[in-house]
Amino acid sequence: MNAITHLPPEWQDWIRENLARGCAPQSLIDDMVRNRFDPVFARAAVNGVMTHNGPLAAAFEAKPKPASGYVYETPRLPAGNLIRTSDRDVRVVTRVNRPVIAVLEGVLSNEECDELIKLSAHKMHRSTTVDPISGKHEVIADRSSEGTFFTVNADPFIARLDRRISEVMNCPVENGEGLQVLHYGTGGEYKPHFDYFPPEDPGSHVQMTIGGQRTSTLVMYLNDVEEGGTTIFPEIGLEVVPKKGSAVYFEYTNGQNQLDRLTLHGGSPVTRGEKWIVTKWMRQRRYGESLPPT
Ligand SMILES: O=C(O)CCC(=O)C(=O)O
Ligand SMILES: [Fe+2]
Repeated sequence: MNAITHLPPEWQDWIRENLARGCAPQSLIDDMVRNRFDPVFARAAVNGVMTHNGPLAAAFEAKPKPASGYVYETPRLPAGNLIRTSDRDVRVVTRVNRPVIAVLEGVLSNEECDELIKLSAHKMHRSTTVDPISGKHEVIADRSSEGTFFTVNADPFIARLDRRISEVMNCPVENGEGLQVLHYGTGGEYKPHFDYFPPEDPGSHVQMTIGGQRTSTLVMYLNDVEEGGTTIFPEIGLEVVPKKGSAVYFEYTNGQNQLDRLTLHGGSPVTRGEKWIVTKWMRQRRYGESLPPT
């Protein structure tokens, strides 16, 4: 069945009431998506109710879903079956061209996975998401995981990973955000979302003041998950099963600043065991200071 792309009046009231109760805008968007609303439309509808007073005009009447028009350029990810980095060969297992996604094997060694978990376990905090309205990082019920960050080039171990990852993603180390480790317990999940900052969200410009838009993501798996916990791409029906040391790469911003909505993705619920990942997000420009490790 097609996604819903018009906003019935009762849903306008529902959005207003829930915003008035103090619900996070993202949780309303996710509820709407669960009720078969198109994700991009749901986001625009919630933003629309936030910014309009009174009844919504024809802005939310049924409109055919426009073709995204995203132009696929040569992928940033290097071509070939093997990506040779300065200290490790990474195997390409699967490539998807639209959207650009690749499953990679051997990005991290078993020892590096264990070390990252060990370094993170004692400093985990409940994960936050960027609030679409305010641009602030907020705890959101639909992201049931805990996380921690490592500043770029924080120490020689992290610097070595940052360098390898930048070679795999074919982006300068300086454009990267700090590695983010996430832990999901049984039942933990991350509902479908975009990693880029949606331009229609008032909070996005705050996020983009340094480094610009995000361009690409590398999610690396630090353990094998007993059951569930796949990385899902609902728009194309793809599920990547976590495998220790492997990763899923995807890119979504091209040279014309277009954004690829087909990269909607999430972490499906972990149904048995736990899941550890480390994520790298790249920006269009230099994001932060990345001094050489001391
Ligand atoms: O848990 C996953 O597999 C996906 C994680 C994710 O989407 C992210 O870190 O941005
Ligand atoms: Fe993500």
